[in-house]
Amino acid sequence: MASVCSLSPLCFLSPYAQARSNRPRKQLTPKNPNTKNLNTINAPPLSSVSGGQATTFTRLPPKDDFFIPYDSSSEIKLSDLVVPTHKQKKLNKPKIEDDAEIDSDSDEEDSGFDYGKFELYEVNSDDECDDEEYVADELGFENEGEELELEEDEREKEKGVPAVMRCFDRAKIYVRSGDGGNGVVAFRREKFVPLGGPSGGDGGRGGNVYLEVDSSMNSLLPFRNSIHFRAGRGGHGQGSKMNGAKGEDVVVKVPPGTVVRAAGKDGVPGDVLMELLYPGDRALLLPGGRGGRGNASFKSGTNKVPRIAENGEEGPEMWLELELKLVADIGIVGAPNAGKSTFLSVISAAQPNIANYPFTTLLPNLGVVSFDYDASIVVADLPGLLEGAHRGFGLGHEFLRHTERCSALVHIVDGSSQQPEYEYDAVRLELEMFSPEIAEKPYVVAYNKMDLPDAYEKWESFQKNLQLRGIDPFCISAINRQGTRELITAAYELIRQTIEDKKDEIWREPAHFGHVAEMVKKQRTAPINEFEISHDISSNTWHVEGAGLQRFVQMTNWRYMDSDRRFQHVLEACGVNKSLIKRGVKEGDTVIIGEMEMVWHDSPNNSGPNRKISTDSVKWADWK
Ligand SMILES: Nc1nc2c(ncn2[C@@H]2O[C@H](COP(=O)(O)OP(=O)(O)OP(=O)(O)O)[C@@H](O)[C@H]2O)c(=O)[nH]1
Ligand SMILES: [Mg+2]
Repeated sequence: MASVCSLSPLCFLSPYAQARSNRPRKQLTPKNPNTKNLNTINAPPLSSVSGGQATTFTRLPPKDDFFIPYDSSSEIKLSDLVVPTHKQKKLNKPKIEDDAEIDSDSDEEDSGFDYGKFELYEVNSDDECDDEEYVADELGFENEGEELELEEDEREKEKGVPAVMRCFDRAKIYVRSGDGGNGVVAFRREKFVPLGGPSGGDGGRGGNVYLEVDSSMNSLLPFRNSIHFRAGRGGHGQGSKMNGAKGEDVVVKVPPGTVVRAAGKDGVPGDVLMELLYPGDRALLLPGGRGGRGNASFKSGTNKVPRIAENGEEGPEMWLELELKLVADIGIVGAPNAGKSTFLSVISAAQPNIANYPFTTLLPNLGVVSFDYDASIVVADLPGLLEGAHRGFGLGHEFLRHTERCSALVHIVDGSSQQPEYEYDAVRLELEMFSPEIAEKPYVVAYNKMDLPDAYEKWESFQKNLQLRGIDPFCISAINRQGTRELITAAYELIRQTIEDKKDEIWREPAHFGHVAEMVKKQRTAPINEFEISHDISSNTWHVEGAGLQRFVQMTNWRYMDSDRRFQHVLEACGVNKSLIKRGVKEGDTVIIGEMEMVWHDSPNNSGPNRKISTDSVKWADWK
């Protein structure tokens, strides 16, 4: 009895792969004229994914435009700082008296701010359709249907988040390694060299797909514009035993801290394939297909004139989901406009945007801080946190998960705000609500803007308040660089041991990224005699499935004479014919192996087991 064992399908078979497997099959003996239709089935379009449109987005208006007068009787909420939207502004307009309206208009002109471009920041937009379309477009989903299946709360989260931020730390890309080049049939013909023999060269190997960490990148934004990465195909073999050239490799550059997943389905995230954390990390993801052998490679003692050559092996493909989690040692958190970016700019060479209004920072900034004693740490400045951030309100939530890898936090409090203690508590609460793990990280508190009289006056009460809770806050003036050195040194002290441990870890255990490529190679070497047969009684169709067999079918080049003979021989040798007969295959039944559809014929000369799969309809090349 033929060996029958279950084979696991390629775990990363993508929709595109499925589309390819639906291609019209080679039909050797059409059962009836109608079966020709099989050849005219159009494969679905390779992909409907577009890289997304570039989006114009502008800064928020100066803080003065939406300044809320301080009412000492009521508590101030951080969320009060939420910027009025274009629509809200419009709605408010009729209530404003004429003079005021003229003033506000002129303010708008003066500030040069175009509120028309500001719609992206709307949190409660009614314009659902636009938003959905926009999200589908920018996220680069394969089709809109897939995006529309997003959970309702997912959609809520996406609202009001500019596209540039949505794409900053997540991307979906398609990678495909190169197909191998085809081998050729050629014979040496040379004066004075009679019977030169076969000289067809092998095809070249397809290009590989690599993933590599590029330390100069700090976001996944480049994947907004290009999401398809295909390695080059191997060159075809040529006469005179010339082998084809190797296909060009493709190196996909990702920022440090990128988590790579196989693309998920139906909202279920795929498996994590690897984490590329440090500059220099490089992974061979998909090895290129093997080149097909030319007829020179088939020469043997019994067949000195082989008229056979193989197709190149198809390169594997997959969709990947990339997620960026910054690799920073210290994360700077705080309310909007607290001076986080200013602090980063004075302790490192980073030059983040700094301005006197909330949400100047829309994407995290990284800076490297060097200490005298030959040590350096990476510090991340995150967008400001608002009350309700843990529910996705504001911008900071999008980036809070970047603090997961930080060893410590620096919490900056705006001393000039109306209630610094309240601001401090609200941000702490947000951190706790978002993730208890983040809240448990060691942190230092810095009371900023001490140079301002407002802040200076409130410092003592703030300090006392925190000291009562066992926290000793620092006071700094980031803009004047006062107290900043002490602050970052204190933060460094918190994590010194962790950093040193981490360095040792990297030194001891070089990461191993080759497992995906190994899995691909393992599937390629699947034995040809491991297959599974299923029977569809209604259509009298037999499906023979096995990775080794399918690969063999794909690499068989039917243009050459000896291919059919070899194919039949392999089917006999690996037990396919025997198994089919045992299962009761009948004259005229359809047999499908890989992409090949055939018709079973009982041989007229022999009865019993001497049957074969006919390939009568193949048109052979004319050989002289
Ligand atoms: N007077 C004074 N102003 C400061 C100080 N630090 C920052 N600022 C000002 O505060 C404003 C906000 O500073 P940013 O560094 O952009 O604040 P941020 O916390 O990064 O703000 P977002 O990125 O919007 O969350 C800017 O106008 C700074 O010049 C300080 O120590 N003293
Ligand atoms: Mg900032």
